[in-house]
Amino acid sequence: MSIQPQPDRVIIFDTTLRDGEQSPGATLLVEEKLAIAHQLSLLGVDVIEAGFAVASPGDFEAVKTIAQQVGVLGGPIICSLARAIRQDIQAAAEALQQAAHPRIHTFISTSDIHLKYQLKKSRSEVMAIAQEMVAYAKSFVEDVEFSPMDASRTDPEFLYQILEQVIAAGATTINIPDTVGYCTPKDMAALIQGVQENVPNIDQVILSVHTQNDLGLATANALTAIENGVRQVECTVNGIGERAGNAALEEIVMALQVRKPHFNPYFGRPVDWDAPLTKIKTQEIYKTSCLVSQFTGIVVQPNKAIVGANAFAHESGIHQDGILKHRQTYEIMEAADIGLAENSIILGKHSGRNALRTRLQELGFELSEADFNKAFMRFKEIADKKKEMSDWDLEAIVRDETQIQVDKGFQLEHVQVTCGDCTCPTATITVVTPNGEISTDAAVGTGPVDAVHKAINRLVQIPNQLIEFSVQSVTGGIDALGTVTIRLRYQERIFSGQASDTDIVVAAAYAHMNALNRLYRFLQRETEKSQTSDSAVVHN
Ligand SMILES: CC(=O)SCCNC(=O)CCNC(=O)[C@H](O)C(C)(C)COP(=O)(O)OP(=O)(O)OC[C@H]1O[C@@H](n2cnc3c(N)ncnc32)[C@H](O)[C@@H]1OP(=O)(O)O
Ligand SMILES: CC(C)C(=O)C(=O)O
Ligand SMILES: [Mg+2]
Repeated sequence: MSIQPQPDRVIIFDTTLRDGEQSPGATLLVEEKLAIAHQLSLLGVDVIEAGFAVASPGDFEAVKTIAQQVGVLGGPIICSLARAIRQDIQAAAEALQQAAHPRIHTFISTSDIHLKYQLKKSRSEVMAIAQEMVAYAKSFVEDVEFSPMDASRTDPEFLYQILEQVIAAGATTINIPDTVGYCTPKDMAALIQGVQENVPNIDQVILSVHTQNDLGLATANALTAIENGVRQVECTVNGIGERAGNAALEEIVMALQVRKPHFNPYFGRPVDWDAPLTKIKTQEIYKTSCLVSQFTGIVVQPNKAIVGANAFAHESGIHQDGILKHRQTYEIMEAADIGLAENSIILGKHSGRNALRTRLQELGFELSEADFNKAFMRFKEIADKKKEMSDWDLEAIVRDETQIQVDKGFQLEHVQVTCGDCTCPTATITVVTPNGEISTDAAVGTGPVDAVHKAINRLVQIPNQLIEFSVQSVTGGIDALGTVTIRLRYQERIFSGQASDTDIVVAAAYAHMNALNRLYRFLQRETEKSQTSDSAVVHN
């Protein structure tokens, strides 16, 4: 893939595997980097900065493997970082050898503070090194990116001079890093305009920015740079990266999508032009975010824009009421746009009647006005003391406050599992059926959780498909409590169940039972409904 200067869209340069991996504690294994690179390719990023080949044998291996397996013809550009040092550039070139579209990204500091204290070199020395090393990188690959590190604190005149020289030496992308996250959006606009107006050959290259998040301005700065003509942004999934991280890929991409009419004119397009501004398949965003979080161990904060657990969750009654009447009243994008199944209405002390009534209806409870009022009052009393009201809390309220009978369903009596490296995982389960009969059965599975699910399904005999199984540690330490969430599909409907235990296999069994009971009650109600309508037909 070759990118012509100044495309009419934004090139997404993903540096999750390089700058993102520089997040303290985020070190990734080669196989993990490869899995993320495959997912980044599916996501549709233009460039994957796969690592810093000279940094360690593992990073060299990761760049090499990604170059071979992900850097295929028509796939993303695979890039390695390299200091402006021959040995780094040689390592990068060697690791990238098998990439169909290789890029060497070389950099050197240009700010006086870095020159004086870190590099201990004069401006003219740095200028000569930069030119020489860009030309050296060019002897290996056509696609060479150059970054003047700490550009935002560099004397602008020196910055213009060095950029002109490295472009003449063969750089194809010029990346302007705000290395210490010092810029405000206004500074960023001035920096980019200065480069465009004062570097005579700047139109021969793609102009890029790399924004760090030390003041929480990384995304704002990247978007401002785009408004000022930059056509490549360097970013990471979940915004991870050195110190406070980098601009978050998902934030930039969704801002460009949701506010397309705002950004279109900066690309010379009419406001209502519909073609996307990036090549990203936004439906892959959530999956990519989860994968990166899982492998790096960096948990996404719940209120993180786009991918946080609360990004599509509504907790207050007024917002919930609006969402239930017309989604766009309180949502500027759809959960499905980023690959999430649906938004969520969280029932808690801030919820109102509309949200409670809707959830009760979803659970199959049609209450009279008087019963509903009693249930609502009880709901508010309990919600004052609890963070979130579960469906089981709601069922208990309906049971206690109204005359409606809530069938208890199946109850789990015993769970026994044998597993190990020489044993076939086997689960023996005992349940009490809704008729009060005690039944026991056993099943083998690919693992203990699979065996438990198979044994429960043999006993309950309701066809279903397990579509999600997730475990979350609720408390820390060796005696941590794990919460298991299970989602089952029955025809077009999804039923979820959750349970916590210090033993996650036991938690899985209870979660599965809870989900199955919801499915069971749903089927009961469907049967009752069809019996009622049948008898209505007979009477008529
Ligand atoms: C803003 C950024 O994100 S830049 C990228 C930062 N990422 C990393 O540093 C991760 C990978 N780094 C590493 O594994 C190591 O630092 C290595 C392998 C690159 C270098 O290790 P070492 O040779 O032991 O050097 P060390 O890290 O102690 O110091 C860096 C050296 O590189 C020099 N240097 C720093 N940047 C550059 C550059 N862009 N071009 C040339 N030299 C540079 C420094 O002046 C210092 O040189 P000195 O030892 O002569 O004083
Ligand atoms: C290597 C460069 C682009 C970098 O990560 C930075 O300046 O933050
Ligand atoms: Mg950086």
